[in-house]
Amino acid sequence: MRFLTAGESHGPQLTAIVEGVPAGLTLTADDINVELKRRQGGYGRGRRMQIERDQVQILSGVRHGLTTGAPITFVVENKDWRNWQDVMGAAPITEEEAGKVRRQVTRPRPGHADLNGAVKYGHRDMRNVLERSSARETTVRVACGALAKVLLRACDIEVAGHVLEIGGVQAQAVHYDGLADLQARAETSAVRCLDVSASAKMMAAIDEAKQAGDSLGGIVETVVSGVPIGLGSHVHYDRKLDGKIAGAVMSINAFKGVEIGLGFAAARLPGSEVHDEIIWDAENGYMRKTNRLGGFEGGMTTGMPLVVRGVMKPIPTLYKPLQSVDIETKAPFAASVERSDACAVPAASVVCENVVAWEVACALLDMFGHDQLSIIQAAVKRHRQAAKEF
Ligand SMILES: Cc1cc2nc3c(=O)[nH]c(=O)nc-3n(C[C@H](O)[C@H](O)[C@H](O)COP(=O)(O)O)c2cc1C
Ligand SMILES: C=C(O[C@@H]1CC(C(=O)O)=C[C@@H](OP(=O)(O)O)[C@H]1O)C(=O)O
Repeated sequence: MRFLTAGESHGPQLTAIVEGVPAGLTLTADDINVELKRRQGGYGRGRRMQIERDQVQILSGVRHGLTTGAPITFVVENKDWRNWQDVMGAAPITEEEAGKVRRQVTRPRPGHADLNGAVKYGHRDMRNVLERSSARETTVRVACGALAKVLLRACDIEVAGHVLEIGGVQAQAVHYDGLADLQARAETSAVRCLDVSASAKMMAAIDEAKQAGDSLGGIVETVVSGVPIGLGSHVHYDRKLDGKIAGAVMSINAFKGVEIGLGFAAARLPGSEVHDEIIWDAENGYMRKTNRLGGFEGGMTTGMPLVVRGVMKPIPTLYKPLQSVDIETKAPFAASVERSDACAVPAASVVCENVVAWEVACALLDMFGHDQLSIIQAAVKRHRQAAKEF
């Protein structure tokens, strides 16, 4: 499968076209909307999220609730568009009209794509950069991930996520019984954290940062269970699934690091405390005593749950202004802000789940076929049995 997204943060809509989805998958707008709603939520979001009510329109590739195998088009409207129509219109305008409507952005915001994108594409108005670099785009990336989740679920693979850390407040490890339990518990917390006492501290930290005109980042974790052995491949670098997942997570706006399993902690441990010993029994087939490597060896899945963590930097737009330079006058200025999220880590944990789901679903189809869901499901079932007896 592959997809392209298009659309600006304050334009009329975001669009994704997904190609290569197998035929015969039951897919409704509700399946997508559940994830869109989760992405909009979370403690620390700003005023924009009070304007938007993200709902998908499925405009192609699905008939009577079933995918046809044709490209699927997802559209999510920007409700805020009505406030930006004059600024964001596509039709040519005269210089005089431009003078009236254009809120030209000449002051690059530190931590954003503004200055680099302007220099690269030659834009004196950095709105041409910021509109597309905005994390608003993750709306339709999540729509694609939601589709991937439906496909994975049809093959008994589940994806869930939660928040491990915000602004230095770390969650204690909490036991959960499977991914449904993990997800249910995360949903009861406004910061999507399983540790109730850490949740409260995280919210307090967000309030404090907001009060101080500052912002916070954190760490999110995505877990995938029911993964068959052998998704991805060791034979070529660009087929290694851990590499693809790392790239997908790093591509989420504001993500600055990715870990799989022990991740960076592996650097400080001896091999005997990093590798996962192999066991076998007739009921479960090959298993590992531990899952320190987060479900990957050789770029392929081991059959153990995938454990992927991502680090999000603090939101760059601050009410406490950072210094920058006006590109017209070259004079220094302190950036002013109209609105911004103070912390989007809980929302980003949903984005992380969905981009991981997408990569796993693509690897699943690469291994088991792309055309008809029932054929893929049968192939997955056969493979699970064969791997057990191998
Ligand atoms: C869900 C989500 C919401 C975000 N909201 C904001 C925001 O309100 N204000 C802001 O300055 N950055 C926000 N960001 C981060 C910026 O989009 C990001 O830092 C910027 O595009 C620069 O990209 P980079 O940090 O990956 O280099 C958000 C990111 C995500 C994932
Ligand atoms: C719109 C979304 O997030 C936006 C991401 C974002 C940024 O710079 O990335 C900046 C803010 O946009 P605005 O300047 O319009 O308030 C966020 O609200 C969203 O997540 O749907």
